Amino acid sequence: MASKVTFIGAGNMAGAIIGGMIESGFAPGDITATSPSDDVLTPLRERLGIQTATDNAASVAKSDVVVLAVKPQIMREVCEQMRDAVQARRPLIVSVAAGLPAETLEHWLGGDLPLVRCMPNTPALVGAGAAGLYANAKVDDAQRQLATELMEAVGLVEWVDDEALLDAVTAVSGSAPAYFFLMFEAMEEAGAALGLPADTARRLAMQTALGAAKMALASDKPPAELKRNVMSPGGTTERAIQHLEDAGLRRTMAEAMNACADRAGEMADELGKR
Ligand SMILES: NC(=O)C1=CN([C@@H]2O[C@H](COP(=O)(O)OP(=O)(O)OC[C@H]3O[C@@H](n4cnc5c(N)ncnc54)[C@H](O)[C@@H]3O)[C@@H](O)[C@H]2O)C=CC1
Ligand SMILES: O=C(O)[C@@H]1CCC=N1
Repeated sequence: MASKVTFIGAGNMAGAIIGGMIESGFAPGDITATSPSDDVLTPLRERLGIQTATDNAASVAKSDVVVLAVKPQIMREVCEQMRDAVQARRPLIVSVAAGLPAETLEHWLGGDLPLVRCMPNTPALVGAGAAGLYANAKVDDAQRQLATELMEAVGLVEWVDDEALLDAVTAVSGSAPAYFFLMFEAMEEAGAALGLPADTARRLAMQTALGAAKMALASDKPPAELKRNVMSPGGTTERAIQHLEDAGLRRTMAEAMNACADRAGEMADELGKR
């Protein structure tokens, strides 16, 4: 029998994973999403054909996998309210929340549970997600495989053995779609300032990012070599790259990603106290 998966929270991240799961062949009838508000649930139910519910505990009671997909700030309250249902059913718990440690979540849910912490990203919606996963010691091989299948349905999966590395995953991929969206905004603005219609600049920039990522993934050459191949000596790219290097792009990226990982650690301190 197929695993029944319940998403606690039906927002951006849950919607992206559910959309990708259905796209890749998961049966909508095996998926439930919960939220206190029917306003959020109705479009998901109508668009994707999944089950929806406003009662978290009742949904947990019928689930093999429970994906925690609410904001970290309300996670404690949500977990404590469904603790009895979780302890009665003992499903595999998968948390996608940034920052919150596995041990804290397990404690809020009553303890002694198999729990996978996952740091996904929203391109899961189009099957091009990237997720880092960490399993606590109570997760068995079959549950690890189940978590892999769930997240591979929507993109790349990388397991880490050290939970602290999930903060690095957050910096490299969880938050990173936003870095590229910022880059698209900047390229569109600069392209328009150079005289292109803004929507033309936007399409050209996005297609170029897609092409560069596809090309780099398909190539055995490192990005530095692919970059050099675009840079004709004395040409246009060399001038642009020199400008980005002189402006400190590498340092800025490192600082931004450190800030991101630090914030994940801070959230664990702020919200993860038991
Ligand atoms: N948005 C992103 O790019 C990523 C988000 N995450 C994590 O995903 C989690 C959710 O983030 P988003 O989807 O962006 O937030 P969101 O605000 O879009 O969604 C949260 C959902 O929780 C629902 N909710 C509120 N109270 C609830 C309750 N008591 N029971 C059930 N549902 C309830 C809300 O109705 C909303 O649908 C967070 O923990 C975040 O750290 C992780 C990776 C990427
Ligand atoms: O910004 C956040 O806190 C969440 C986690 C990773 C992406 N969005």
